Amino acid sequence: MSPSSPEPALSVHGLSKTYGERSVVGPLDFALAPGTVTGLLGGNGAGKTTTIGMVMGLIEPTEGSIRVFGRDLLRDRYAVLHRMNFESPYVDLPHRLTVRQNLRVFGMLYDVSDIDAKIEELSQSLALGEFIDRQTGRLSAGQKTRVAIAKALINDPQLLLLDEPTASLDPDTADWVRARLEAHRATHNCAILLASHNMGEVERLCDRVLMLKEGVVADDDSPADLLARYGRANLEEVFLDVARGRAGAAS
Ligand SMILES: Nc1ncnc2c1ncn2[C@@H]1O[C@H](COP(=O)(O)OP(=O)(O)OP(=O)(O)O)[C@@H](O)[C@H]1O
Repeated sequence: MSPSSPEPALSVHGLSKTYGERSVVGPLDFALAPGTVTGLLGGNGAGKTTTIGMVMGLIEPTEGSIRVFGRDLLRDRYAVLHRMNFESPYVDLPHRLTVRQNLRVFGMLYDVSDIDAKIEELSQSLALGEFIDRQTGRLSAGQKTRVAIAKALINDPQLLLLDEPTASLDPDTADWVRARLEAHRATHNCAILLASHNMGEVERLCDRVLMLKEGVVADDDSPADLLARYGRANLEEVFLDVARGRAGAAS
């Protein structure tokens, strides 16, 4: 990294996960610049959730290092946890608490200064008002997703990890949730790592795409350069080329 380039929001080196004899991720090496959105693409089982799980601290890496704003996440996590957050369909919020109570708990965990004002702001921007005092376990899948995104934004993170954030949303809701994420990126110079199967979403949001295949990066470029290099009209076709082993030109 040159002296003038900003410190990466996230960098991973030699990151890998092995279950028994089977390597499912890595070794991975990549860095995310502040304020950029990077798509993590790959077929079922390619290693997206495992990668995000390791960065979130939910899955212990077999080898490698993870640095967030220059701090070693595995050794020094409390120095940076307040600057990051995540949304994942695999992590449920307590069912018996209301949405407001859940957001309050997370607001306290992250030491948010004016929790009520923050919850009100998130309630407005993610349209939670209708069910904010309902038990979280009684929400529909799409409502739960909006609550999970509110939880992910509660501490104004500068690094956000999103695992298929719009998978259970209808097209209209998905569209304004994407706009909300774009606004968050712009106002907080937030780096986002986004695992998604929605190629339209990736084309719209991402500056860069990491294509994972069998746990390793098979390609890494901007959406525009991937389209040009593979000679394709959309990312879905590029995805199929990578998945089926048709290499992009000039890679
Ligand atoms: N606890 C585990 N023990 C053994 N293998 C696992 C475990 N967790 C995940 N795997 C395997 O690791 C591989 C990567 O899984 P992962 O969930 O990261 O893929 P993914 O890219 O997120 O897939 P999808 O798009 O289907 O969500 C898969 O082959 C999966 O079966």
